[in-house]
Amino acid sequence: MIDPKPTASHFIDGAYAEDDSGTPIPVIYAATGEEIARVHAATPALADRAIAAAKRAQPEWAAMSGTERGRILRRAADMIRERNRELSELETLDTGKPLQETLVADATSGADALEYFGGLAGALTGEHIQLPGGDFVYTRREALGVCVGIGAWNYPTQIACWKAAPALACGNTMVFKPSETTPLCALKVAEILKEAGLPDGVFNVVNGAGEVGAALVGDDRVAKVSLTGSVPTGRKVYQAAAAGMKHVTMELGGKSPMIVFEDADIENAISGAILGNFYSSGQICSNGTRVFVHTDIKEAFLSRLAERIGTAVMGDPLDEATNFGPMVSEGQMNIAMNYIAKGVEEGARLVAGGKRADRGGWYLEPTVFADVTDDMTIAREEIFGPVMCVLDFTDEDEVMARANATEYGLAAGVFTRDLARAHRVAAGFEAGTCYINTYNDAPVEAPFGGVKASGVGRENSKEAINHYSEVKSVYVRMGDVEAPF
Ligand SMILES: NC(=O)c1ccc[n+]([C@@H]2O[C@H](COP(=O)([O-])OP(=O)(O)OC[C@H]3O[C@@H](n4cnc5c(N)ncnc54)[C@H](O)[C@@H]3O)[C@@H](O)[C@H]2O)c1
Repeated sequence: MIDPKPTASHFIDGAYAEDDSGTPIPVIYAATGEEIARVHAATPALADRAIAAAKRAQPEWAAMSGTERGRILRRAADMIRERNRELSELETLDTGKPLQETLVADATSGADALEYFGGLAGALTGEHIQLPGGDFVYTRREALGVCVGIGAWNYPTQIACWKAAPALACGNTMVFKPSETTPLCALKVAEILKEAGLPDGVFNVVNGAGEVGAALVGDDRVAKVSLTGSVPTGRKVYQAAAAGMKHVTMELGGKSPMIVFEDADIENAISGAILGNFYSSGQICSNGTRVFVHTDIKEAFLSRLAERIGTAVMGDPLDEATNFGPMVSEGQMNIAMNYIAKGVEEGARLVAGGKRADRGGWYLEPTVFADVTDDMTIAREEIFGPVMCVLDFTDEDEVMARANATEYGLAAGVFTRDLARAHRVAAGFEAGTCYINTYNDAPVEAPFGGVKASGVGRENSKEAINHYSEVKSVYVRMGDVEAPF
């Protein structure tokens, strides 16, 4: 079993770094409420050192061939896979998510990103554009410089890798700040990248809360900020980045719709609803938390859903039989419990769960509300916990209008056997990441991200390259230059 205590609180310029004068940050294991490690927030001097190291290392890193950069990233991917169990245990201790999940969805997803962008690094090229008279323009795809990555607490290993891999593949360097709730995993990613041969200063990790993040975002040496977090934080970070005209990627919250038509395969639709509401105890940004079910199949859907929820195995997250774990923190559990109370108060019908589980740690039962209406608080606000809202509908046009009537636009899903309808509905969704007859798959090959208040830019896939590089065009004249005088 891995010892969760890190060597030190930060990883700067190729080595662990510590300054005990920073605010202490206890790491609480969500399954027991016990403190399992402690780090210190970065002092301004440490944050400055991290940016200085990234700034110094960037030109040399960008000057290496893409193939060489990619080789290091791919080596790190292999090392992550070899150490998957140890990294998954750490992710479980950091977040409380069941080992059954972390073994397949966290470090391995990070490795996928390093492997994919490592493979692309050598293939990044510009264009040649032929013009009249033999003139031509060529374009160079250039790195942005120092990028700041800021993470949420639900997928600490994955988020660090999803940001670092495309950034580094393009020749940027990065200072990454994990969420203060889960400060451990990104340090391991930094350690592995170093062991894989990454030059010092190319990937740095500084821990701390919002003020450390704000200091990084406001630094003039930073060219780009990529945030995974809530919409309110996104607004602040986007504004601060705009002041310095910095590039941004914003991966923010959602209240995504999932529409289940009367002709859907009900077992598959219920599987999608379970994955989209209860995986990671509901703490996933793209979750389909507004489940619109056609009235013809509503009662069948609800009774089978309740039956299947009854088979969930809630328990010690380190036991691989457990498939439903605690929430990340007491605070997050209380937020979800307040929403459950609001749901009851506003007249929704509780059909499963609704209570804190009778055990230590921050466990909340998988909860389902039926008869939810669009105006209820639980149907409008992101809960970020294991709370599913089931809403009724009868007509496609009506449900599409209701599905899109939200400031969010991260994800959306549809379950139907009618192919034409499936594609029509997917085209009509105001969302960046859509699913037909499935939910929440996020392969590295596919773009991931939101529209409207849910975000700006895309992670993963070739799209991410556009968000971590910029194009310079060079005009070449082959003849004389004509001037008016
Ligand atoms: N779209 C996605 O890919 C995605 C993925 C996971 C989580 N999320 C969203 O994240 C939220 C949950 O995560 P959270 O509670 O950690 O979010 P949060 O917004 O509270 O914090 C996110 C990060 O921002 C930092 N931060 C806070 N204030 C800051 C500031 N002023 N300047 C710079 N950094 C600052 C935090 O320290 C943390 O590291 C949910 O809304 C969820 O939907 C989105």
